[in-house]
Amino acid sequence: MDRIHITGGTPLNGTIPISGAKNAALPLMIASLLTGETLELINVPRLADIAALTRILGNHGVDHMVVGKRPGQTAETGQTIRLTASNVIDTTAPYELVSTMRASFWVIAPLLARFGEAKVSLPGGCAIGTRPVNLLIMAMEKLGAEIEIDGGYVVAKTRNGLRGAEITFPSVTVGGTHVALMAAALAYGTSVIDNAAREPEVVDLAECLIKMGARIEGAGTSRIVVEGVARLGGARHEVLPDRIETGTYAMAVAMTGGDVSLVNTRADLLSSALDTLASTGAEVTALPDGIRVRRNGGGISPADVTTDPFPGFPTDLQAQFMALMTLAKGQSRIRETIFENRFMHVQELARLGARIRLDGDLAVVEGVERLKGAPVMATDLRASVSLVIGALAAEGETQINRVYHLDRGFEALEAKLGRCGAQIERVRA
Ligand SMILES: CC(=O)N[C@H]1[C@@H](OP(=O)(O)OP(=O)(O)OC[C@H]2O[C@@H](n3ccc(=O)[nH]c3=O)[C@H](O)[C@@H]2O)O[C@H](CO)[C@@H](O)[C@@H]1O
Ligand SMILES: C=C(OP(=O)(O)O)C(=O)O
Repeated sequence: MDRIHITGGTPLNGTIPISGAKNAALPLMIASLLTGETLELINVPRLADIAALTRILGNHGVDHMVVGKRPGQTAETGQTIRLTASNVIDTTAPYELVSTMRASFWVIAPLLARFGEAKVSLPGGCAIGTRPVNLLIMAMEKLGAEIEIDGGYVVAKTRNGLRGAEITFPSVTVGGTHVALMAAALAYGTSVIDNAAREPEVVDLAECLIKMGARIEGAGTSRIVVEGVARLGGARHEVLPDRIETGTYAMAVAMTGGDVSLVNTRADLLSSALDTLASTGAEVTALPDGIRVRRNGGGISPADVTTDPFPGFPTDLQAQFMALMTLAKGQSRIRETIFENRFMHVQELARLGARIRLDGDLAVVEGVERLKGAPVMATDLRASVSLVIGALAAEGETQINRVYHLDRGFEALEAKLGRCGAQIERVRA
């Protein structure tokens, strides 16, 4: 298995182009199943999760074509793809394919809405909690689906098509909102999605669905109204920038020091995280096409955060922020409210010399003077990248194992950091 070697202690200086968002590209690709016409997606990141979903869609019979890069992007980043689901041959998504990635479960919604049936394996994904799909099933049942669990598969059917309904989520769910949106778009009549997720990726999906002919109002608020239509058509849509990748590199610069412009991104996608970062002493300024992050000298001030659905502090940046806080001058308290088991990075950061105490959903970080390189290994995507950030600031060499987690979500990580002066290399097994 590949490893990443990092020799830490060098400030980051330069420009990092931010890729299209994995968590927007995945539901957008899945939306291609809603129509027999071509959906062209621009700025799709080259990631293992995108490749995995391409295989799943291919298994359903979706035709996939890569047509080029976004102007200005390098050979290793961003691509334009065309997906055409004119010949769907199979409405089953098998365990071997779905178990590697959670978002793949969402194919159930367009398959059910367009073909009246779907059989999809219960999902896998990052090991950060139990991650049930009860709310996704509830949403489809409200729209009139008959659902049973059989042999590890969710089997969904409709007798006479889906019907508009009121769907009230008892707690915010991003995947639940994506599924409800896609299913309601082709349902007969009006649906109201209450306590909907307000994440930018939900807005991106809604905007693409609208281009495809869907009638949706209120995406980005907690109440979305969908007027079902009989059919959807093709569209061309650019994937929004990856706010988690943006925040990750912003935290890396805040930790190592230096001056980096993050381009092809938007500050408004992560205001809460950037405000927190500024409170730790980093200088964060908006650029016309991104964000500039600087820290030249001066210590890192501690800050407390609690993860929350958007617009709160994202759980997908919690591990990276914890890495930053390990070198803060004082104590910080980080509360994880979204996933019950998302502190797997704590024991690995400890190998680098971090002092972190866990108490239920709270991590108390006592900042230390310095971190020191060590062999580490992470069990999920964002935990892995928190180790990259820690390693960039640590003295000496860190070896990061299980790099496949990073490849799920960070496009051209070594190239992007390497160009800013990081001593980072991939050692191929
Ligand atoms: C591919 C993708 O976009 N993944 C993101 C998505 O995951 P995902 O869509 O899986 O996350 P959800 O927003 O659905 O999960 C939020 C919480 O609701 C719970 N829940 C969810 C569904 C359900 O049926 N029952 C239930 O109890 C989950 O266990 C979790 O505790 O949003 C998460 C929260 O911002 C992010 O961390 C993930 O990176
Ligand atoms: C948790 C994540 O992904 P997934 O929902 O696919 O596990 C993530 O992107 O941080």
